[in-house]
Amino acid sequence: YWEQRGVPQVKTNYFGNFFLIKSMHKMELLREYYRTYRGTSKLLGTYVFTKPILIVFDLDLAKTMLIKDFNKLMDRFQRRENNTHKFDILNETLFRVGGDRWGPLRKKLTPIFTTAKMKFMFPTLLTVAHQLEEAFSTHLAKTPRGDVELYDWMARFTTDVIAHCAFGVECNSLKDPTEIFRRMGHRIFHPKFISIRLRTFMLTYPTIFKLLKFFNIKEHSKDVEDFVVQIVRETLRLREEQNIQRNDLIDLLIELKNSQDKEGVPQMGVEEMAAQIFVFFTGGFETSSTALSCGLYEMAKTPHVQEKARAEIKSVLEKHNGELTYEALMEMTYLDQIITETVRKYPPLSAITRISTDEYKLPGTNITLEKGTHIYIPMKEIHYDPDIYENPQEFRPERFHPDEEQKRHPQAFLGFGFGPRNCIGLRFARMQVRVGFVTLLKLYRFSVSEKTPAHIESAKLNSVVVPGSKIWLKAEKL
Ligand code: HEM
Repeated sequence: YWEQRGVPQVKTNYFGNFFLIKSMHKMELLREYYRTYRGTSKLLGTYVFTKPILIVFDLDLAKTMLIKDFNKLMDRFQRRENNTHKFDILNETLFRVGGDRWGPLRKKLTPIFTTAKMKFMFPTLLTVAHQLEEAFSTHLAKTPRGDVELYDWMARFTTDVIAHCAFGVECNSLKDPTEIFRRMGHRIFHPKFISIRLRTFMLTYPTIFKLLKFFNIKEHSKDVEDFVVQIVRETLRLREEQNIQRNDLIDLLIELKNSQDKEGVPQMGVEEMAAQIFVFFTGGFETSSTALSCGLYEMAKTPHVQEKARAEIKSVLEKHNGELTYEALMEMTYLDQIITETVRKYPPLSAITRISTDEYKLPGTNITLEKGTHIYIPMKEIHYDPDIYENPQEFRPERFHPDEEQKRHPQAFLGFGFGPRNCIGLRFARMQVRVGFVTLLKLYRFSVSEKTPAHIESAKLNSVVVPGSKIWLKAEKL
């Protein structure tokens, strides 16, 4: 297929890399191809099962595809065909919807994530930060050696943040780790019931997947979806009956539900609203808890970075009379460089994916991609390319000082995606991760112990890249 189109290709047998795929993210394939072909070609064609896929190595080409020619490459792999018979919560999320439906939905949701709305939600976030402070201190009082498993702690923190902000529910999984939101979140991100190859198959052939649904094969078990819809309905009922208003995402969605477009149609129905809450939950907690726990892990291994971060927190808080305000948080720019460096080393996806929504002629070539071609931009390999990031294994947040960033290609960092379909929750994510760092670093020093892993391996079966093992650190009260 690729040879006929003049694209260099990796020849495979009929099963097209079937036996080489070892994780949901195809990380191992992308690594091998990037390292072998990056120097010699801008692109590479290969196959997943019998489906041709294109891997883009060249950053200028990636930039054109993600930004300038976006209108021909709007969808990503997880796109599903619209099921007209039955509402399927997963298919209606912003992450999944494709074609003509994505643009209007993104336009409706974008105002929810402005700076003004972040400020509005900041007090809710601080409430959870205080709960983290209390629960962490109680735990350490009972743990004289100071051993803490950070991955679980941070997942509980971000679960509570998103449950407060997106569902309007005051859950406290920090106090009670068996809390229902934490259990549901764990089930979404640690699925046990479907093999890597079957899930890869579902993503590669969505039309056949639709048929498989006939045999009741689902990505998430039904109770996860029912749980989300039920909570949203219940919250809506309570808020409308008791006229409650709070500073959170669900209030902003209720505004959309109660407003009408030019034709007098409500901007959003209850189920569509539930779908967006679902994606804020799934997109919001695991990505940010990975950034928090991996960031603290890296800082435990680089004490000078940790001290520099703490010094920044201390001096900014002093300037603001010891109070963590939104403005004070925004002044902590070194913390933001730490977040970017962490996401560079631990991106949530191995690649940014797109599907051509039309025929697409690759600029500067005679190659025309057919409509429906699957494209990978191998983010993780770009982030670890020694020609772009000198000594890529080293954790050095100063790489993201504005002066240093300017020297690099703008697409050298793809951790939140790029272009019109980038991460809509970027501001929220950076805000909650910064608050998590401030809460812990101002009170505790983190260091490695004999239980700390030498490297963090990724879990293989999850839909986003998350640590596959526990992250033990030693915490010492300052
Ligand atoms: C450290 C935290 C996070 C990271 C690293 C991250 C990263 C990403 C990436 C790489 C994408 C794909 C972008 C592309 O294809 O160009 C994405 C999309 C998305 N993210 Fe995030 N994300 C984070 C947190 C969040 C949060 C907190 C939310 C919501 C509250 C969120 C909601 C979404 C949604 C809805 C999309 C799909 C956007 C669309 O298709 O229009 N993310 N994110």
